[in-house]
Amino acid sequence: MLNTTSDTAWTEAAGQIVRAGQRMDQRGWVPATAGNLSVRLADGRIAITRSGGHKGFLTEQDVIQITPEGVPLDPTKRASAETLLHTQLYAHDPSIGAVLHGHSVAATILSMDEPTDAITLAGYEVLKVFEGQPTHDTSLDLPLFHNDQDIARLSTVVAPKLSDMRLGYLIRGHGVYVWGKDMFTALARLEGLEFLLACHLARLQKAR
Ligand SMILES: CSCCC(=O)C(=O)COP(=O)(O)O
Ligand SMILES: [Zn+2]
Repeated sequence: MLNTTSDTAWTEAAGQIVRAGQRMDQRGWVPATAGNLSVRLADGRIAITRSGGHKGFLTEQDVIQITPEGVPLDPTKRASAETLLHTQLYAHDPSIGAVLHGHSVAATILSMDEPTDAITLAGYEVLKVFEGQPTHDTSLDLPLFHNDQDIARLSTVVAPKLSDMRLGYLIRGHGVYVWGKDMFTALARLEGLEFLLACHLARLQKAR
C-alpha cells in the first residue's frame, strides 16, 4: 500500500514525464512513437513510458512503474522496449534522476554520417550547459554506438564507456540518450545537446 507522500511523488513524476514528452514532441525530437522517458523517484521507484505510445500525447496511464531491474510491477503493462538503457544508467550513477531518449533529425543524420566512434563538439558557449564546463574553450566527445535491436547486447557495448560520458551518447541511425539529476536538468541537457548537434550539422552541410 502506498502512503500519501509516495502517491504524491508518483503523480509528480508521471506529470513531469507527460509534460516533458509534450515538449520533446513540440521540438520535433520524438516523431511518431519514437523516444522514451523515465524518472527515478527519491524512494527508488522508477517511472517510465509504456512501449509504443506517442510521447507527445502521453497521459499518466502511459507511465509505468518498474523495478530497478526493469520489470513492470503490473505484469499486464509493457514498459519501453529500451528500458534496459534507462535502468543501466540509474544503476551506474545514483545521482541520476531522469533519462531522456529522442530521435531528432540532427542526431539521426549525424550518427549515420560520422565515420569515427564519436562526434566532437568544440568551442560552443552552450557546452557550458553540461556540468564542469566553465568555458566555451573546450572540446567534448559524444560517443557513437552501432544500433542493435537486441537492447541487452547494446547495453553491454555502452556499459564500459558510461563513466567517461559528459554529454550523453548516440546510437547510429537511431537517436540520443541524455540524463540529469532531475527532469528539469535532463531536459536542459537534451535541449543544449540538440542545439549543438543542429549547429554541427549546419556547419558540415555548409562546408560540403
Ligand atoms: C518508432 S521508433 C522505434 C522504437 C524506438 O526506437 C523508440 O525509441 C520507442 O520505443 P518504445 O518502446 O520506448 O516506445
Ligand atoms: Zn529509440
